[in-house]
Parts: sequence; structure tokens; C-alpha cells
Amino acid sequence: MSNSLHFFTPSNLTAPKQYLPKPSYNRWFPVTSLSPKLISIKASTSADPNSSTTSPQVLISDNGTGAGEILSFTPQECDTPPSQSFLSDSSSIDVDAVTEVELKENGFRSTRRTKMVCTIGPATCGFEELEALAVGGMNVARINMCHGTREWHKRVIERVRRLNEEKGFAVAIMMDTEGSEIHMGDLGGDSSAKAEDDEIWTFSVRAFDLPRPERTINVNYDGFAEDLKVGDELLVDGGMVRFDVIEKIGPDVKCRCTDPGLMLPRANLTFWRDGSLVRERNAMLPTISSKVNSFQQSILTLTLEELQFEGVDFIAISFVKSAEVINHLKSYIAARSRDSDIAVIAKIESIDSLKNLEEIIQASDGAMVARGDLGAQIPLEQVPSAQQKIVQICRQLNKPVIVASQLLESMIEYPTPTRAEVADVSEAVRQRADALMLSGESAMGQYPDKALAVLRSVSVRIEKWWREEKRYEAMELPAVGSSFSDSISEEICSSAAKMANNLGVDALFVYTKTGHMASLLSRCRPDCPIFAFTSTKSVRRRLNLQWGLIPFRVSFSDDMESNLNKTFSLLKARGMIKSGDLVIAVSDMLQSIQVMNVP
Ligand SMILES: Nc1ncnc2c1ncn2[C@@H]1O[C@H](COP(=O)(O)OP(=O)(O)OP(=O)(O)O)[C@@H](O)[C@H]1O
Ligand SMILES: CC(=O)C(=O)O
Ligand SMILES: [K+]
Ligand SMILES: [Mg+2]
Repeated sequence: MSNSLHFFTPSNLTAPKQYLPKPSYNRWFPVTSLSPKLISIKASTSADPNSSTTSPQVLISDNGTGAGEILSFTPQECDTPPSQSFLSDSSSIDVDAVTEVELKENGFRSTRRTKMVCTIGPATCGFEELEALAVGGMNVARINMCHGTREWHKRVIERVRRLNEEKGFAVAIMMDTEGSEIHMGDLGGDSSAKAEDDEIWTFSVRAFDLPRPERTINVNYDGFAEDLKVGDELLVDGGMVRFDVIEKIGPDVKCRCTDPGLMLPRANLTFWRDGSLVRERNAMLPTISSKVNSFQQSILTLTLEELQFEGVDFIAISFVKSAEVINHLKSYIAARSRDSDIAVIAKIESIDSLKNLEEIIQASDGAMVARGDLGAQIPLEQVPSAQQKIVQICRQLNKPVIVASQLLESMIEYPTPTRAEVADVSEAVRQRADALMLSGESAMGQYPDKALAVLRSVSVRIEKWWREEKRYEAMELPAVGSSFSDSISEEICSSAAKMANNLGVDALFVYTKTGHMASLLSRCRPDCPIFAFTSTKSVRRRLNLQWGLIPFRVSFSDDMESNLNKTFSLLKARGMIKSGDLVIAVSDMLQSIQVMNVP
């Protein structure tokens, strides 16, 4: 069947938006005037072979409501009271307050596709600071268990949840486990310690009395002195400061500083011998592996016991070595919690994780390119290609991927990024990573909101450029499912995404119970945003990490016709779509692709 399709599309929907990085979303005053442009395209559609009930519909619209329309909103409109936005009854729809504003303001096309993760620390743990980040577009709040106390972690989790409840956000929570293999102690309360050239420092597993004696550093690993050799090189934080090992006296290791610098509490330590990183496989350090494994295991158990019922959406596992750890943890989660469904993110930050990359990613629910520690384990010049490879494998295996560490490092201290940092962020966006992460920039930097605004504006700009250039990278997307029904879903999603691009539709709609169908669409990285409708809050929060997905919580049935009618009217009532918008809908209940204009 072939139809001639006419519809209006506002020509300036993709105009870059100037955000006002204000701490409250109801202070934005966006007014977008839409000038229409008639376009005419030929839509060639074929009936879905897998569905006996539904064949694709293409409706002709002569609707021109976009013409000269002024989209605006009042502060009251977006300041939805909790009673309205969080009624989980069948007649309501939940969407992120920031997304709602963005959609109304800019239209579908220019919503941000790349998601943003912010590490929460002293600079951002207050309710108002968290709200400012949420307003700025934070999709996931990361809490690094290496820092702060359990009490502090719990307080932050509570605040994020309260923010979601009270202000209509859907910020997901990621716990990042303590996993640095060997690291320094907390410096007895000092914020840093400065090592100068040629100074002799003592590193020891001994606990020192307070105040910390001069030029001493406590180390977390019992076998430290045994495993090091005189002549080894000791690197703090991947080489920010360097020492040569000159003498061992019992548990104490004396080192001479060769590259001076500032050492931060709990900084990561690595040692190098004859130009190679010393690690357990070298047989020189037989104990590290087992120690770290049991250490990590106990931390994980603690983490889960303490946090699993408190609304953690993701748990990021540091220094993953093999798929085994992930499988173990996943079965632990499955056995322990029936309702709460915590996604497990593998942090790729060691040589071993690079070696077992595919099996680790396959076993996980997502991965993080943890460039901080990775850059301490492999030569720095190999980090970019490792990043590209990890991003690519994640996409092929349909797992979300986060690019992390030092994206905007200079913004810890300065209000503007370096050109090189902007180029780095652009490259991650161009690689179509699902998410970008701020670490120190948001945890303890001076300009957390500005750093987030930079991530946001660079993402939106690069995504737009990419769409305008029509640069589709030719990536093979192999089958990921094992059953025939999985294959059908994958085919439907890739066809729907292709149709969406060819037809220039305004949005893809996906009705999904588990989120799987939504992730299959996201994987295709279509030109238009993907509205993902799901009935549970936890699935909605988890979808927040995936490229291009705008998750909504709404109850729906197996009847697609009524689902569509219901969501159309709910979204229209909220001013988020309008008559004439062209939409492609898929669902995991019904194997079909529907193309239609919003009535
Ligand atoms: N909860 C916190 N409390 C205090 N400082 C924090 C906290 N979280 C992060 N930071 C600070 O921000 C910096 C960067 O955070 P990040 O989470 O990247 O930690 P990291 O020490 O580099 O470890 P990792 O390799 O796990 O990321 C930390 O080194 C620390 O100084
Ligand atoms: C994020 C992290 O753990 C790293 O970059 O090392
Ligand atoms: K960590
Ligand atoms: Mg790390």
C-alpha cells in the first residue's frame, strides 16, 4: 500500500534552546513560536506479517494547528502538585516535570537524547541542590560508596525519593560500590596531602594515631608490604603522584616521591614493575584477587541488605573481573527481593574487565566506561579506543552504557570547560553513548549546575547536528534474543525506527511492561524521541538511563486501541502532543506497528 502523506511540521522545532540554569524549573519562561512548513512525502508501508489483527495505518492529515501557535506555560502549570502527578489511578499519567517543560517548550524533535548521571557529594547533597540538578536534567543520581558514611548515603537516597514524590521528577538512584582494589586511607580527616619532589613517604597498613604523622599514608590492603618490591613504582590516582619504592621495614613501605602532587583521601593505588602494571595474574600478587573478591562480596551484601528496599534502581559494581561476579549478584538480588528490581551495571575499569568484556556486558544490565581507574590500568592513549569499543559492544548487546570520569574535570574549579573537554563530551555523544556522567564536577566541584548545563547543551547541539547531517553510522545490530518471539520484537523495533526516520515522524510510542521493547527501540537510535509507556514506577526510573527514551508511567491494558486513545487524550490534556502529530506505535502485547496522526 502506498499513500501520499501531507502534514505540517513546524520548521523551527529543532532550534537550540537557551536554558536558564536557574534553581527552579518554574522560573523558565519559554515561548516558542512555531511556523509551519508543508511537507509532502510518500509513505510506503507494508502489512505486518506477524499480526493478523492490525495492519499499519497511515492517516492523511490536513491539520495545521501548529501554524503560528504559541506554546507557553505558566508556572502553575508545571508546578504540578503531588496529588495530581502521583495518583497511580488508571486515569493519570506520570512524566518527569523537566521533560514535560522541555516538550512543551521545544517540541519533540529537540528533546535531549543523551542521559545524564550526576555523582552526589558534599556540593550537591542538600535538598535544594538536588532539586537544582533535577531541574537541570539529571536523570540518575549516583552515590559513590567509597565516600561518605552509610548514614549519609541513606539521607541522600531519602532526599532524592522525596524530590521525586514532591516535585514530580523521576530521578533514578545508582549506588556505586566500594571497589578500588588498593587505596589510601582517609588521611585522618585532612582534605588532601601534598607530596613534594624527593620527599620520603611511608605507606603502611598500620593504623596511625591522630593527628596523622607527617608523610605517612595508611593503606587498606594487608598484603601491601609483602607484595611490593624495592624498585617498584607506586602510582597514586593513576599517576597524579608517583613514588619509587626504596625500602621495606615490616609493614611499612618507604617511598621516594618522583612526581609531586596532591593526594586526595582514599585515592587509588597501583604499582608498576618493569613497565607493567602489577596485578594478580603476574603471580607476584597472589593474594590480591581473593582479598578483593571477598572484600567486594561483603560490601555488596551489606549494600544490598541495607539498601535494596529503599528504592535503589541501579547498582554499579566496581572493578568487575568476570561475568561470575555479576551473575552471583543478580541471583542474589533475584532471590532477595521479589518486587524491587535492581539493575546491575558493570564498571569497566580494569585490564581483566577488558579481557572478558563481552561476557561481562552480556551478564550485566548495563556498563560504565570508568575512565578514571581504567586510565590507571592501561596506557592513557588506549582509553579512547577502549571507550569506543565498550560503547559499541553495549549497543550491540542492547545494554545501556555510561561514559564516566573527567568529562568536565576543569569545571571542578572553573565555571567554563576547556575546549578539549567539550570535544570529549561531543565525542561521547557522537558515539551515541546512552549516558554521560559527572563525578567530582557535581560531587565536590564549585559549579555543579553549570557543569550539568554544559553536558546538556553540548548533547543537544551534537545530537541536532548529527540528525541534520543525516549521519547514520552503519552499525550491525545482531539478534540479541534467543526465541522466535524475541526476534519478532527486534524486527518490529528496527523496522519501526527505520520507518520513523523515513517518514520523519514526531515520536515513537512504545507500550512496554518490562521495558525491553523500549530498549530495543532505543538501541536503534532513531531520529525522533521515544515515548515509553510503562505501568510501574521502577521500570520508568530504569528507562531513564537509556538513550532517547522519555519514560511515562501510565496504566494500560492489552487493547492497543484503547491504550492509544487514552494516552493521546492524557497527553493532549497536558499539552504535550497535539492533533496532527505523526506517531508510530509498538507494544510488547501486540506484535504490530501502527502509524497514525494524533486525532
Ligand atoms: N560522598 C562523597 N563525599 C565526599 N566527597 C565525595 C563524595 N563522592 C565523591 N566525592 C569526591 O568527588 C571525587 C570524585 O568522585 P568519584 O565518585 O569519581 O570518586 P573516585 O574517588 O574517583 O572513585 P571511583 O573510581 O569509584 O569513581 C572523589 O574523589 C571525592 O573527592
Ligand atoms: C567512575 C569510576 O569509578 C572511575 O572512573 O574509575
Ligand atoms: K566506587
Ligand atoms: Mg573507579
